[in-house]
Amino acid sequence: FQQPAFAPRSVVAQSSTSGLHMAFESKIFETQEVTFADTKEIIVKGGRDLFPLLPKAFEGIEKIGVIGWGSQAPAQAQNLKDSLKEVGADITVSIGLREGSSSFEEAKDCGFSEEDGTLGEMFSVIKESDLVVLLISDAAQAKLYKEIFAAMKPGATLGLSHGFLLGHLDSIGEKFPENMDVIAVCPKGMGPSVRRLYEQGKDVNGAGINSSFAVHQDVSGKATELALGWGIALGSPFMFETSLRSEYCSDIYGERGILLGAVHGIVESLYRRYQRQGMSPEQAFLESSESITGNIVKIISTKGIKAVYESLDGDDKETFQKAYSASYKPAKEILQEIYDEVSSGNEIRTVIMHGARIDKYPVGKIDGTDTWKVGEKVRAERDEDKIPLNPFTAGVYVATMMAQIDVLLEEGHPYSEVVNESVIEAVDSLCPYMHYRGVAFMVDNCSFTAKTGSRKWAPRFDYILDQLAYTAVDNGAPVNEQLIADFEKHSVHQAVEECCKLRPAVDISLFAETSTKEIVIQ
Ligand SMILES: NC(=O)C1=CN([C@@H]2O[C@H](COP(=O)(O)OP(=O)(O)OC[C@H]3O[C@@H](n4cnc5c(N)ncnc54)[C@H](OP(=O)(O)O)[C@@H]3O)[C@@H](O)[C@H]2O)C=CC1
Ligand SMILES: CC(=O)[C@](C)(O)C(=O)O
Ligand SMILES: [Mg+2]
Ligand SMILES: [Mg+2]
Repeated sequence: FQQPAFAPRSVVAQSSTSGLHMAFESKIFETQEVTFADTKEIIVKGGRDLFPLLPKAFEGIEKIGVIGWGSQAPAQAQNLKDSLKEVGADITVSIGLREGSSSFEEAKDCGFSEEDGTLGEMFSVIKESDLVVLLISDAAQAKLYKEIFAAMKPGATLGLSHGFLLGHLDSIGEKFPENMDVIAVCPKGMGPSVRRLYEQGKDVNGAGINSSFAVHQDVSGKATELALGWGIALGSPFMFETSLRSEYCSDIYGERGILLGAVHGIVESLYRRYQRQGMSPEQAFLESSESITGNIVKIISTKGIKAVYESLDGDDKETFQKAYSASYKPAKEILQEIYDEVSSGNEIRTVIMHGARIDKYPVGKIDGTDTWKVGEKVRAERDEDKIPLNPFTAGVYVATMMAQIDVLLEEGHPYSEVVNESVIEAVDSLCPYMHYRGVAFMVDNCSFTAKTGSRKWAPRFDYILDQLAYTAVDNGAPVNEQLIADFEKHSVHQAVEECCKLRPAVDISLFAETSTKEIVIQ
C-alpha cells in the first residue's frame, strides 16, 4: 500500500528539539507541559478567568464572520459573542448564510439580525470579516473554496474547525492562498454540547469541549495567539496543538469509529444477539445501548477505561475478557481500513460525491428500526440507578475503543489527539445525546461529513462483530491472554487519567437545571 505523498504514515511532525510534540509558545496565554504516557506535550488550559486576555489575542480583529449555521456555527457564534461581550471587546460577530438559507430564522432567534448588520449573505459577510470562521459543510467548502478565498479581504484570517479542506486541496494539487493566515480550532465534540456546556459553565470558571488547534499558515505572526483566543472564547477546558492533516486523518476516522459508526453497529449487533439468547427486546436494549450510554461511558468519563474492567469480577470479568478477546481484532481490521480510506483521500472524495447526490438522495433515518422504537419505551421507564453494566457489552465496546486508540498511536498521532478523539468526545459529548434521545439524536447533530460516514461504516462493524466476534465466543474461543495483558498495561490509561484531571467539574445536562423544560437540541 503506497502512502500518497501528502499523507506520510506518521502524519504528525515531532519537534526536533525537546522531543515535545509540536511545542508552541504563547506571549499571552500560559502554556503547561503535561506528560501523556511516555511523551510530553504542551497544552493551554482554558477558563473564564482568561477572558480578559481575549482583546489582546484578537488584536486587529474588528469583525468575525461565522459562515454557516449547522451544528458548530450556532454554538461557536454565540460563545464567541458572549465571551467577547463579557470583556467589553469591540468586536462584532456576524453570521453569513447562503441565499435563501432556511437557517436565517434560527440565527435571528439567537439574536443575530440584518438590521444591526450581524446577519447577511455569506459572501458579503466574508468580504467584511477580519476572521472568517468557515462552518459550512465540508462538501460545500470543497465546492466553494475558490469563491470563498477570492471574497476574503487582504489580511483576513481563514479559520477552520476541521482539516477536511486541506485534504481536498492536497488531493487536487491546490493550496491555500499564500498571503493569508490559515488557522483551525477544532472542538472535539458536537456543536450543541459546545454551547450547552458553555452555558452550564457560566457560574463556575467555565465548562466546554476540548479543542485542538492548528496554525497552517502564519503570515501575520499572530496566528497562534488568535487561534488560542478563539478556542478559549469557545470555552475549551484545554487546547492541544495538531496539524490540519493530523486533525482530518483522526477526526474523519474517529467519527466513523467508536464515536458514531462503531457504537451504532455495536448496539445493533448486540441487540439482535441478546434477543437470540432469549432476552426480551426491552432487556436487550437495556443490556446493549443503555449499558453503554448509561453506565459504561460514565465510568470511563470519571475513572478511565480500565475502571470498567476493574469493576468486574469472577464470571463477569471472564465474560468481558472473552468478548474483548474476540472483538478487538475484527474491530481493528475495520478501523485500519477506515484510517487508510481517510489518509489516502478516498473518504474525502466519498464525502464530496455524497454532497453532490444529497438533493436527489437525502440522508435517511437511522432510528426507524425496532432497536430504537424499543429504546424510546425503555427510556420512558428508565431508572438511571438501575442501568446494568453488561460485561459482554463492556468487552465489545472497550475492545473497539482500544483498537481505535491503537490504530491512531501506530499512525503517529499524539496522545492528546488520540484520547480526545477516541475517549473524551465519546463519553463527555456524544454518548450523552444518544442516552438522551437515541442514536439519531447523536449522529444527526454531528456534521454532514460525520453523519454520512457513520451511516456508511456502522453496518460494517455490525457485520464483522456478528460474523467473526460473537461466533468465536459461541464456538468457545479462549481468552486471548496477550490481548488482555496488553490492555491492562496499556500506556493510554495514564494519558486518560491525565485528561480526566483537566475535565471541567460540570457534566453535560440535557435538561435545564433550573426547570424541567427540556432543552430542544436542534
Ligand atoms: N458537527 C460538529 O459538531 C463538528 C463539526 N466540525 C466541522 O465544522 C464545520 C461545520 O460543520 P457543521 O457545523 O456540522 O455543519 P454541517 O456539516 O452540518 O453543514 C451544514 C451547514 O452547511 C451549510 N451549507 C451546506 N451546503 C452549503 C452550500 N452549498 N453553500 C453554503 N452553505 C452550505 C448549511 O447551510 P444552511 O444552514 O443554509 O442549510 C449549514 O449551515 C465542518 O468543517 C465540520 O467538519 C468540527 C467539529 C465538530
Ligand atoms: C462532533 C464531531 O467532532 C464530529 C463527529 O467530528 C463531527 O461532527 O464532524
Ligand atoms: Mg470531531
Ligand atoms: Mg468530524
